[in-house]
Amino acid sequence: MSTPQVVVHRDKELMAKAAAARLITKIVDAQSARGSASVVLTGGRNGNGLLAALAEAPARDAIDWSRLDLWWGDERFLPDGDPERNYTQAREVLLDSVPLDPDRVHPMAPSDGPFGHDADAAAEAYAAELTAVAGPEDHGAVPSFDVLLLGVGPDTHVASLFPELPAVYEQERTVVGVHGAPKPPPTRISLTLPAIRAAREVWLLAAGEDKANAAAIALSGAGEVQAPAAGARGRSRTLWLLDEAAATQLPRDLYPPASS
Ligand SMILES: O=C(O)[C@H](O)[C@@H](O)[C@H](O)[C@H](O)COP(=O)(O)O
Repeated sequence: MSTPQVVVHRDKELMAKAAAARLITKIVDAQSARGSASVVLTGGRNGNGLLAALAEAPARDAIDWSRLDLWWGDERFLPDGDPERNYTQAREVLLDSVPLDPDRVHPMAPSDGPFGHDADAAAEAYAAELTAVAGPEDHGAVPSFDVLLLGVGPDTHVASLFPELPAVYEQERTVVGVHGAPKPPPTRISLTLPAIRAAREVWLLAAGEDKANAAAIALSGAGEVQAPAAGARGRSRTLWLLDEAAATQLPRDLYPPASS
């Protein structure tokens, strides 16, 4: 697993724009090298902030949207079209404005979909979808995502893996149902840490002083059960993208002075 790299930006707006520019380059390079790219999206303010910045980015259409595979790291288990679903919010800020191939966009099932209210069955189906596209060169039952995006909760949760809850202990399955999540809604679907760690690169987004403690804990050697963000590592890169407010509690030796 790769050692976390930390980049600090002046504020959350610049962090979102810089992360969007970084993602464009990564996707373009992957498409040039392998003909397509795969990105795992995340929910929350920072995840959606990045997508909104991507929608406005001058170089946005350097991406061949028809050759981009989109997956989700987690989903709030709500009816299709619910404004609180990560998929709904991603569509509003970006996906409905770019010419994606709908067959390459893989939302997690809603609670009024083919699995009804059974989040565990919906999770199993998503795991099967991932396995179906994993190739011999991939690590286990998920494709080698080029970039897996994660927001970070103030309690250090990532995706819907919350400290000390059952899902963070999962070492076999790649996708699980989450029940009793402390962040509403209580029922969710989430990739597990083994699935997250199959990604080539994992980028963690944290802005605001309410994330300073979480970033410091996760980057100071805490265990992944107590601090799930600490276990979110990419095979070749783990990148923490912070704003200055979220970096205030980091040891100074962990990062260079914030970019302007
Ligand atoms: O479904 C969700 O809510 C997200 O997937 C969750 O993991 C989010 O990324 C973090 O809670 C950070 O959210 P903020 O960026 O809004 O603080």
